[in-house]
Amino acid sequence: MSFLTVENIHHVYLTKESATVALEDVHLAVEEGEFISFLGPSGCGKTTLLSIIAGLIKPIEGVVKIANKQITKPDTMIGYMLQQDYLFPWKTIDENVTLGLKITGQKNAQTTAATMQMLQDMGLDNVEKQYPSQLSGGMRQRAALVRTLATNPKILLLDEPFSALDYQTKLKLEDLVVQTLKKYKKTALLVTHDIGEAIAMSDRIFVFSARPGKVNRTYLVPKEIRELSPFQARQHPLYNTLFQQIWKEVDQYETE
Ligand SMILES: Nc1ncnc2c1ncn2[C@@H]1O[C@H](COP(=O)(O)OP(=O)(O)OP(=O)(O)O)[C@@H](O)[C@H]1O
Repeated sequence: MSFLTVENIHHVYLTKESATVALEDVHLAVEEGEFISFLGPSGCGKTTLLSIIAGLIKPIEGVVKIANKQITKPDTMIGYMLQQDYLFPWKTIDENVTLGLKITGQKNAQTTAATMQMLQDMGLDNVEKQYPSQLSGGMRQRAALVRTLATNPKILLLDEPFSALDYQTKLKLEDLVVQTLKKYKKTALLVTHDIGEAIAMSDRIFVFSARPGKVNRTYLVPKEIRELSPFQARQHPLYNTLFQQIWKEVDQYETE
């Protein structure tokens, strides 16, 4: 049995005026410790699927299981990180990153020390008493990552967490995220529009067809690329070959 299984997911958004079929017959399986990216045309249902896996949306049909447990509501096994950092502006960085521990009743000397160690690993120990407005966008996203990891989730759901950052900050953060998730042996699902980012960070890439979305094709990122950091991966010749293949496929859906 895989660590995460998504079986036969169908989802329709109903409004007074319309019914939008967002996902149809989605199946996937992810192993523990894998880094998976979701790529696909705008509106194909990637965020909807992530929200269903997070237990935030109940699908019309289908089942999500993580570590053999059916997900029907948010669960401490799952960490969610979005494009916006959602740090509380009136709390300092150390208060922000330990907030989840407090809310879930896990805050003690040991978990606080582990979280402070993560802040240090991310180069944020010198700003722990500062407020989010005093930090750059990249620093705020690093703090959001620490906050997400602090409660020790088994799986991280990352919805375009780098898309608002400038190119250089984004590449540095990609490296840091991959290193950190490997260190803590986390499973991760990343929604992105950036094919390069998906290749450079992932073990496998699921490409979705246009709405109603379903996983149309899975690409295994070659070992030669996976052994490199996301920054170095972009220099490898196999990176370009895979980029061209995926580009053609995604482009075909974008223009349909
Ligand atoms: N709350 C909602 N009510 C009605 N329709 C919705 C709602 N949320 C999403 N949709 C529709 O469902 C479809 C899938 O949306 P979703 O945001 O999951 O796609 P996406 O692949 O993540 O898009 P993008 O890449 O542009 O972020 C879209 O057509 C969207 O307009």
